[in-house]
Amino acid sequence: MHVAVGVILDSIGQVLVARRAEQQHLGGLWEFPGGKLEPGETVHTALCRELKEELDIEVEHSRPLCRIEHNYPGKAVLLDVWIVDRFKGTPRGIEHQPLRWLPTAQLDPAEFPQANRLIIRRLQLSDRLAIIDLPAANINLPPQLPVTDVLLRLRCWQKDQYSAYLTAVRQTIQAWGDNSPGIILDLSAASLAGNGFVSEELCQLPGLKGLHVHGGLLQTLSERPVPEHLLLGVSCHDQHELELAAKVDADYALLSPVKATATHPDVRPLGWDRFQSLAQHSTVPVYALGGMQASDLITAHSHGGRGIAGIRLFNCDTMR
Ligand SMILES: Nc1nc2c([nH]c(=O)n2[C@H]2C[C@H](O)[C@@H](COP(=O)(O)OP(=O)(O)OP(=O)(O)O)O2)c(=O)[nH]1
Ligand SMILES: [Mg+2]
Repeated sequence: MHVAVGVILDSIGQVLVARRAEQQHLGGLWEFPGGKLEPGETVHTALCRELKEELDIEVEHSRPLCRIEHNYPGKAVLLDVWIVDRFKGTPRGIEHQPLRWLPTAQLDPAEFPQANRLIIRRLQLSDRLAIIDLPAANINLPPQLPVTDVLLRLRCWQKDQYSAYLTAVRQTIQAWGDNSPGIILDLSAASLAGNGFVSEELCQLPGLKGLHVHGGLLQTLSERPVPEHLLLGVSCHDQHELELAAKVDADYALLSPVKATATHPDVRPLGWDRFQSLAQHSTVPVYALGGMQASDLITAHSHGGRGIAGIRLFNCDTMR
């Protein structure tokens, strides 16, 4: 069954959700409005028709977000999910379905059909990812906060360093309190339990938004090693690594170096053209990393990137 699904955003980035009627398939769960394609329809035509029928709005601008194949017991669906960021009219529940506008951070996967988990994780990615490199010794996190997601990266791996890193992270998250940004942590071989999945203890860390895989660890993974409510990020430098990222169902990839950086003067940068061709062929959303400044966000978007990532971005005022 081929379904057109609309992620309808308002001007402050909230998303519209509707509750499915009890008698419907997956009744009682929340969904993004949409419905089945009729014979001969394109996804876009079906999307416009369904949103008119269910909500009485007219789509003015939309773009594809992702495609999901999912097998429910007795029913296989192909969801073609589109972002609708401009529309005419005020949505009303024409079929008496309850509606809500929610900030993306408040979308709870447990209240949606199983197939929606990937959509929700995609919506929870931010445009900018600030990287803070923690030195192996003297782990000391900055007290000031970026208003974005933060990858707390552990440099210079050493034996036994990982548990010290987690302890420092735990203390910092506690000190940051309610103002904590979305935290993404390095995943190490040490944090994978015997079954190849992340340990329960790590998953329970308060404020944890995702885990990130660096370097050689990616090659050793045979499946997605983190639970569905966490983002999985991967560091990539070429097409082969992006393909591995897709294989383990990563939610984002950092692709580097896009521009020349002081940290890796010996590595030849990819440049925006190469970045674009790699990003366009990747099913995993790609962030540009390497020499990024805040103003590069527009360039990243226009080259098929999901956003930008960087170390120096952290201190940039324009990120606030
Ligand atoms: N619209 C929508 N359908 C979803 C989502 N997630 C998900 O698994 N589905 C599944 C549920 C259904 O099996 C199928 C969509 O069918 P639907 O019931 O919305 O189709 P429709 O609007 O044409 O409904 P109807 O006229 O047959 O009642 O896709 C979602 O977020 N939105
Ligand atoms: Mg429907």
